[in-house]
Amino acid sequence: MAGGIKELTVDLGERSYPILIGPGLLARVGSLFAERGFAVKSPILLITDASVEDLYAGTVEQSLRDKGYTVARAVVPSGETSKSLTVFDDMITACLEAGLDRRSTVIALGGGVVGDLAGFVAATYMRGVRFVQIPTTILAHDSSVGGKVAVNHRLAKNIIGAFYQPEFVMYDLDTLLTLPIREVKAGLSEVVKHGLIWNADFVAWCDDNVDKLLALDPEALGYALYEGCKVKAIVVSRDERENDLRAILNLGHTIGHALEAVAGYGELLHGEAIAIGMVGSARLAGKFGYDPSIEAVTEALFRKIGSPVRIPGHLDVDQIMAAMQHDKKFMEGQMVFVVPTAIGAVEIRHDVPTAWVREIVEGLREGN
Ligand SMILES: NC(=O)c1ccc[n+]([C@@H]2O[C@H](COP(=O)([O-])OP(=O)(O)OC[C@H]3O[C@@H](n4cnc5c(N)ncnc54)[C@H](O)[C@@H]3O)[C@@H](O)[C@H]2O)c1
Ligand SMILES: O=C(O)C(=O)C[C@@H](O)[C@H](O)[C@H](O)COP(=O)(O)O
Ligand SMILES: [Zn+2]
Repeated sequence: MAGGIKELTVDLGERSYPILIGPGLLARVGSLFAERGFAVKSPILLITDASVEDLYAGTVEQSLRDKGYTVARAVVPSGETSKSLTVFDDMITACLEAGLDRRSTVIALGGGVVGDLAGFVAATYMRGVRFVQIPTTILAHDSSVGGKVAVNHRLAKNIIGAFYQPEFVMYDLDTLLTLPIREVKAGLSEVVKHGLIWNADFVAWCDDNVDKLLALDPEALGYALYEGCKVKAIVVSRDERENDLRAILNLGHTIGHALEAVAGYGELLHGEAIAIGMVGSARLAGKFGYDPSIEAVTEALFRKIGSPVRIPGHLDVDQIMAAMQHDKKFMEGQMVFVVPTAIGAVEIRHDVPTAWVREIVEGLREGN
């Protein structure tokens, strides 16, 4: 594609799909639908949230209508609490009211919350309709790629879900310019994660370019998101359903997801929780005898970004330990952790002593 648009592919045979990254894409959604043969006679449901609606829903809908499509809009409250069965039910009602049929498409326009929710709607409505991701947060470079879709349960993150791939991902970098700074910082956690698991040079680049990234410098942001999506696309292409390799994308999430659930969804942003979790995993690396500088480098980078690196002191350690038992990697009574072995490399450990994890959680609590 022309116009400074970069393209990556998630290689899944017949279900392969492109990730388009660049400026000015929202206004091209309709053309892309037409080029890709999306049915004109079947209505589309655009799912978005209250903040994104005002900013970007109109452009996307107009672009689709210009090509003859019928689009209905469903708006959910902004934030993590919308990843619930209640809101899911509202979205199924919206599908029915808009008259979606088996050739219809659900579009997710927003961050990871909207993407995960809308994807689960697309996966389940009539046992599956077409699905397109239009991410609008930095964090959503991760969530829009790879087909993990889900809603939360009070006790566990993402515990009700499916693997359901989109047909394309259209990442309009212009939309990121309206992000609040807290969301920018939180989104950078997953960017850094992709470096920490795969590419030491990219971690060094992130470290050198924190100021530019925080200032939403278009060139730096475009590069960082392309590199992040590239790692994600490679990993998902090799192991779509997390039989082995894909678990590395979960670096920092064993602790992070537990913190989100225990704090109450939305208190700690996902990116904030996993920044803390990644510091915890780096500390675990030290326990296994890997270079202690892994923890220092990881923590220093998150501090430079301005992400939290300590567990809020009011969270209860027993509750955090209990919540970790609902992690999807937990198996046969054993916690499973993604552990860095160096900057840019990780291994999956099934032999982590619970006592070590408790010690790390206690040690990372504010005030300790
Ligand atoms: N499926 C996956 O593989 C995957 C990967 C990573 C994270 N996730 C999930 O993603 C979720 C977090 O996603 P998120 O951080 O994008 O949160 P989010 O979707 O809640 O978006 C963050 C906030 O920014 C606002 N917003 C979104 N785009 C905006 C824009 N362009 N301008 C101004 N405001 C904007 C939203 O209204 C919201 O308040 C979590 O639920 C997490 O579990 C899923
Ligand atoms: O795509 C993956 O695989 C990931 O683990 C990416 C994570 O960043 C993301 O938060 C994912 O939703 C977590 O998956 P879960 O299986 O632990 O719920
Ligand atoms: Zn994540």
